[in-house]
Amino acid sequence: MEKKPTTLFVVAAALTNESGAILLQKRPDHASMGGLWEFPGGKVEAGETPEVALARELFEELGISVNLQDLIPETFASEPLGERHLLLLLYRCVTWEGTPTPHFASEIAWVHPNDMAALPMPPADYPLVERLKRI
Ligand SMILES: Nc1nc2c([nH]c(=O)n2[C@@H]2O[C@H](COP(=O)(O)OP(=O)(O)OP(=O)(O)O)[C@@H](O)[C@H]2O)c(=O)[nH]1
Repeated sequence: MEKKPTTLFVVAAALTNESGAILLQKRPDHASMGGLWEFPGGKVEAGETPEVALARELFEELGISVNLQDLIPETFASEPLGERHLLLLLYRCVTWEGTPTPHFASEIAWVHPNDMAALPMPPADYPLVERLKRI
């Protein structure tokens, strides 16, 4: 019988500063996909809208507060991820309260989309970066 993958709903943010650089965080070495650079975010939990999930993740991961209306849909990725299928919604955000501080990531960095090719990222992120470069 054909296998039917479960879709994993993930939301992530392209937090963008005045220079057009975007915040990336490095996954801890012991985590799945350890050492890869990614957009902050995570899985949408039951009972959450994508925007509520992203605001929660940004507070948990970076200690920043965002208003839901400041999360602007930008692009998405739809890719196989192991036995599952990843649907990653990427939002643009230029306004937040607080200074991003890594609570789980081993490092954070502000990176221009043109410079992201030099960093190892999860496979689903490369098409996202290509689109960010064109915007
Ligand atoms: N936040 C984030 N996750 C990404 C990106 N690209 C990508 O493939 N993912 C994948 O989407 C999933 C995000 O969920 P997560 O960050 O809560 O996953 P996790 O494994 O760290 O948490 P867990 O302990 O709940 O399993 C992971 O499988 C992660 O590898 C990205 O740019 N940002």
